[in-house]
Amino acid sequence: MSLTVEKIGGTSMSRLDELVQSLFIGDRAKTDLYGRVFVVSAFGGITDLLLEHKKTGKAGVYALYTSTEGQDWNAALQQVERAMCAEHDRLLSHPSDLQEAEAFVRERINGARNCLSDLERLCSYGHFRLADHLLKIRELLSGLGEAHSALVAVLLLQRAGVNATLVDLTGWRDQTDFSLEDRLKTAMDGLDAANEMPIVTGYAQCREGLMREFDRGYSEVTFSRLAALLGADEAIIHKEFHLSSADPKLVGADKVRKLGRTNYDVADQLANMGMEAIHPKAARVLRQAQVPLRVTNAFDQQDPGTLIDDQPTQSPAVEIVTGLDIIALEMFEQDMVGVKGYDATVLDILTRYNVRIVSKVSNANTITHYVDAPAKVVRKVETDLSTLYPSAKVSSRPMSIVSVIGRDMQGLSVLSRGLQAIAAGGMEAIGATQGPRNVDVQFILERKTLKPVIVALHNAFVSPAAIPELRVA
Ligand SMILES: Nc1ncnc2c1ncn2[C@@H]1O[C@H](COP(=O)(O)OP(=O)(O)O)[C@@H](O)[C@H]1O
Ligand SMILES: N[C@@H](CC(=O)OP(=O)(O)O)C(=O)O
Repeated sequence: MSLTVEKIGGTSMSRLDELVQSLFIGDRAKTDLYGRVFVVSAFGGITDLLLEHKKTGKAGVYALYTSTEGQDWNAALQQVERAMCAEHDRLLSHPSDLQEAEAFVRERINGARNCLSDLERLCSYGHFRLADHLLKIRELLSGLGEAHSALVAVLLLQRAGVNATLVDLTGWRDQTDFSLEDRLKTAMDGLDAANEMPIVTGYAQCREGLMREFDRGYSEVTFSRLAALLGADEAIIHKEFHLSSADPKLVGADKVRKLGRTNYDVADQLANMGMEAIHPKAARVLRQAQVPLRVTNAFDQQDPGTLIDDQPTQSPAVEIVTGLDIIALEMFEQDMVGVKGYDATVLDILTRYNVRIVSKVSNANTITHYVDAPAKVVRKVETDLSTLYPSAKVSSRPMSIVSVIGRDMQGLSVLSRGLQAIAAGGMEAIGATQGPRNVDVQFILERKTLKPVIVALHNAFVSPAAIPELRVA
C-alpha cells in the first residue's frame, strides 16, 4: 500500500465542505480512500485571532494577554469562540455534529480561559512572573485552533461515510512529557492507515515547544516530521491555488502559470519573502528523509501540481515574482569606514527584538537592513542603536521589496530588464540587488508601487508575451 502524508492549510480548511467531495473522497473507490494521513491547520484567520495577525501584527488573545497595558483578552477569547462556532455552523449540518462541535469549543475555550485567569491571579503575587510562562500560553492557545478544525473535519468525513479518526496532538489535559517524535509515534501507534483516515492536528504539544522552535506555520513542521517518521511515499501540501508565478489574487488567476517543478532553493527564497510555499525547517526534514514533496491546488485535484526537489533546472528561467512591505532601517555613521563591529552590533539588537531580516545592503559608512517587523519594534531598535552610537544617524522608512526568483537566472539580465520594465510602467526603483548565485533579483520600492511593480515584472518576465527564454516553459 502506498502512503502519503498530506497537509491542508487554513485558507483551504475554511472550504472544507468542497474538499470532502473532491480531495477527500472524489471519485475514489472505497479502498482508495485510505493510505492517506491528513495534517490540518486551523480554519483561516483563527490562529490570527488566538495569537496575533500574521501579516498586520494586530493583537489577538495572546498579544493582549501578555501586553503590559492590561488589555481585554477575555473579550478577544470570546471573539475566537464566536469565530470557531461560525465556522462549524457553516460547515456542519447534522444536529448531533453541531452539538458535539459546540460542546468541544465550549470546553476548550473555557479551559483556556480558566488557565489564563488563574495564571493572571497567580502572577499578581511577586514570586510568579508572567514572563516565565509566555511560551506555554502561546502553545496552549495555538492548539485550540487545530483541535477544532480537525474535529470538524472528522465529523464531516464520518457523516460522508469515511472511516476518519481524530488524532489530537495538542496535549489537552495530558500530563505526559513527550518529545515531538514520541508524541507523533504514540499517537500513530495502533492506527490502521489502510482502513482508516487519520486527521491529525497541525499543532503538536511537545517538550521542545513547537512554537519556540518554529513559530507560525508550525503545522508544516508537524506534517514533515510525520511524513519522515512514517516513511511516506510522498508528502503533499494542498493550497488554495497552484503554486504560481505570482499571487493569482493580485495578478489574476488567468494570467499566472503553475510552476510545475521547482527546487528547495526557490522555496527558501519564497519563505524569505513571507510567501511560504513550505516552512524552510519542514523542507529540510523532507529533504533529509528523501520524501518527495508536492504542492497541489486543493481544488484542482486532477492536476499533479508542483514537484519540489533538490534538482537544478536544465535551462535558466524566471519562475516567480513576489513581494512584501518592509521597513528600511538605516544607520549612517561617518566614522564607520574601516572599523569592524557595527554590523555585528546591529545584528545583536535585531536578534534581541526578534526582527526578521529580509535583505540588507551596506557601503563605507551606512548599513541598511530591510526588515519585516512592526514599526513599534523597529522604533525600539532605533532607540537602542542611537544610545549605543550617539553620533550615528539612525532612521527607518516604510518601503516594499519585490523579488524575481528562479532556480537559475544566469545570463537573463533580470536586473537591467526589470529596471526597464519598472521605468516603462512610469515607476521607480529606489534600490536593486542581484547576488552572484543568480537565483533572485530584489527591487526596493515606495510602498504605493508594490502591486503595480509585481504586475509589471510578471508581465515582463512570465506572461505569454514575455521573451521566451525568461520564463519557465
Ligand atoms: N505565487 C503564489 N502562488 C499561489 N498562491 C499565492 C502566491 N503568492 C501569494 N499567494 C497567496 O497565498 C494565499 C494563501 O494560500 P495558502 O498557502 O493556501 O494559505 P494557507 O497558509 O492557509 O495554506 C492565497 O490566498 C494566495 O492568494
Ligand atoms: N494555524 C497556524 C499553523 C499553520 O501552519 O497555518 P497555515 O497552514 O494556515 O499557514 C498558523 O496560522 O500559523
